[in-house]
Amino acid sequence: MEERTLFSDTNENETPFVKGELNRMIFHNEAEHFSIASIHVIETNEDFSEKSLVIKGHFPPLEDGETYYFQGEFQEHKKFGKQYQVEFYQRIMPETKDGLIVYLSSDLFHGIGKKTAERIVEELGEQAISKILQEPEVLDRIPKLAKEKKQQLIDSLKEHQGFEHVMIQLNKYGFGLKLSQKIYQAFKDQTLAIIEEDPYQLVFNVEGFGFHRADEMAKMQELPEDHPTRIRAACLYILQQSLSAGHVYLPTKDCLLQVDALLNGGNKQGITLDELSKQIIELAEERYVFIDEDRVYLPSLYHAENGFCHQLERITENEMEEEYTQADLLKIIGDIEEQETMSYGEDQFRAIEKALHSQVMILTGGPGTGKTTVIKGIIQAYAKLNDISIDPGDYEQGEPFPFVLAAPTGRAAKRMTESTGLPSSTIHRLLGWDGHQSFDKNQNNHLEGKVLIIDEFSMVDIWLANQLFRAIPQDMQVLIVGDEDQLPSVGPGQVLTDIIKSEYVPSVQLTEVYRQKEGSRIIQLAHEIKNNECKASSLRKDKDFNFISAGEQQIKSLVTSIVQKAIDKGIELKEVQVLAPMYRTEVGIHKLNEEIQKAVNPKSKQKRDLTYKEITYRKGDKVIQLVNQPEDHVFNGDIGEIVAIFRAEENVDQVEQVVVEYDGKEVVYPKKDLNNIMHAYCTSIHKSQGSEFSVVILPVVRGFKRMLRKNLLYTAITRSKHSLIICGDERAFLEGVQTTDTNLRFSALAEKLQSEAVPQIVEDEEEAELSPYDFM
Ligand SMILES: Nc1ncnc2c1ncn2[C@@H]1O[C@H](COP(=O)(O)OP(=O)(O)OP(=O)(O)O)[C@@H](O)[C@H]1O
Repeated sequence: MEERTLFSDTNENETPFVKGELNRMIFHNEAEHFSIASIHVIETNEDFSEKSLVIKGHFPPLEDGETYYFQGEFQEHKKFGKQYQVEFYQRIMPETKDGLIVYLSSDLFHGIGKKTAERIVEELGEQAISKILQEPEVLDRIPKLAKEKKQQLIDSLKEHQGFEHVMIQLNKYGFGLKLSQKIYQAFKDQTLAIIEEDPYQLVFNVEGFGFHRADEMAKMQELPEDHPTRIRAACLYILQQSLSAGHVYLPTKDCLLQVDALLNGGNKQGITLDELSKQIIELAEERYVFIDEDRVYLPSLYHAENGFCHQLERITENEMEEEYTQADLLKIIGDIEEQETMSYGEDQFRAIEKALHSQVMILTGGPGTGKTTVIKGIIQAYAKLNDISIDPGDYEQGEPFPFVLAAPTGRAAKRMTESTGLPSSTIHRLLGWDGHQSFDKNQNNHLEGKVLIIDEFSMVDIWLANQLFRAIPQDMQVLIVGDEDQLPSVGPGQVLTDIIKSEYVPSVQLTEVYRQKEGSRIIQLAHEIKNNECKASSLRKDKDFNFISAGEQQIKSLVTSIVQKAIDKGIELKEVQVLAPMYRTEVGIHKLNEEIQKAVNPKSKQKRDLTYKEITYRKGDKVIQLVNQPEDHVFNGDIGEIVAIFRAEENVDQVEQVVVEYDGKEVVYPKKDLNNIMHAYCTSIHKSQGSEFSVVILPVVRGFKRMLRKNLLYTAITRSKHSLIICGDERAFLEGVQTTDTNLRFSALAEKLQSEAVPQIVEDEEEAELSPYDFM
């Protein structure tokens, strides 16, 4: 469908139209160029008086804060009601003055809110930017503009000089401010020339720029369909897409066939496979991809996989100094058992012994098998054998503490601290991540300490594994702890499974369940699922477990009433967690959040609220952070509570704000950043990885069927410490736990570790190819 830019002189009143702004994208299929979105209706001459409208049709993802004009017709959808089928769409170009206000109040100009931007444009007019640059004193005429803000504004305007011109041109192609900024950052003053000559460069150089968009631009430019950069961009795009399925590479043949399908779409007369292969090879020669045997990699993943193999080899090559005698070991472990008044199981003893003798070891096991007990045993035994203290207080400032504990998420790190009594941190913090591409700890600046223990390793993807291992000094012993039956990492790879499979380092699996002895049905159920032994009788009621059969229509009220009951019993809201596998069904995460909020934190005169994109945030709401925000020390998956809401006139930034408290630290979100959080009464099972809660409530209905897999349900139920309530359809649950995830991930790690020659890396090259990695 054609997109044109609309200037404000368009005569819109003749034909029926709807003008609106994005509430949220509901669906977008890049290949089909098909979207469904919910919009906030600003104006329409159709017979429609509601504020929100669901539109669908062939248009690109709509951008936040931009206004669009649509023509089409209303349709009645059987299930979802009234919808607008879009036939034609346009982005409305702001008038110059409005555009200038949007530009000045954008993220480029720190501390300039909308009101200040309006004042500047009101006072200085459309030529405001050139006036300020020529004579900065004109800013003295703007009321309420602090001196340091003035200087900041002048500096930023100088820095971004030229961008406003590019931005207005890019608007022609329908790009919003954010995307324009990204494009401009990649090409600077070459931006417009590059876009006109070869729009496919955007796929190569602008993160997240899809192939289809570039293709549409190329059509406008009338570039031929077999243009070499079109083929190369298609290949890169296919590889980038494969990341979301967790692949580290694609087999060459798969890659070729997918590129063929994308470009030729079944047309046998299209570009030949020979031509496609030739371009992929050229892409490899230019190092935009790497071909290794019959695999095609994106550079960052090729270097991460090879780098990790190399680092693991480097560390395991170390000749360990300490060799403890069997007699010493027996005595010391005996002392610990006496001190703790317990005796280790056979596997546990073997795990402690092996860990002490191994440079790198893997410890696996389901819940309650004693992983934490063994970790504590290893720490105590190491300390006794080497005559060192495990009290951090005994170490001078600057003297490294020998035990370094880390986990992929903040909550998992916190749990490690609670169970061991020792300091622990997230892997990112341990490595001194700067929030962008660099890590303070790396191959040139190693971690300090003697023993590194990393828990929840199943969550670590190949990028992070490589970053972590390059920072480990050769004489540091490493204990990798995890449960391979849980969901794999969100990012690419299956590092834990692959290392175990390769047998490159020793691993000990704990199988005996100890907590079961305390009568936990949750733990038994977990092990029955793990061993494929879960049956209807496994779901019988017990003191910490209940399966409540319910139809799909009852789920929302049932789940809500269980949450309410738990709270009434005095359990803290943050310890009661509803987990669901899908966001957008009638009983999905969004709907459950709405319903639970109504019950546990309802509208009230005493509590302020703020609505953003159809969602009402209220003081007292439980919320979850959705992205990493290292500058505020808050990370993807952190759960907090809204403690205040400020109106625009109440703060210096002059924007509405929501303040969320995460474990004692407060983070302020201006309204436009509320995309970074969502309600957390119910969260996805994926987001709950690495966390535990007192009470877990898990709705399982037929409608979730395509998501219900053994590893997903296993991950969900093992999040609960004291009570697990599953509600819904028993058959759906039992079928789910019997369904193994068949979505194999392409990863060559195990094979590379098993091969004679572990890949070598060129350090400089690796440095140059680090991924712009946002850790999802
Ligand atoms: N050898 C043992 N003898 C008696 N009790 C044990 C033994 N090993 C572990 N336990 C007990 O079993 C329970 C579970 O152990 P632990 O917390 O170490 O397991 P875990 O694998 O870390 O479990 P999770 O992953 O669920 O936290 C604890 O209460 C622990 O004290």
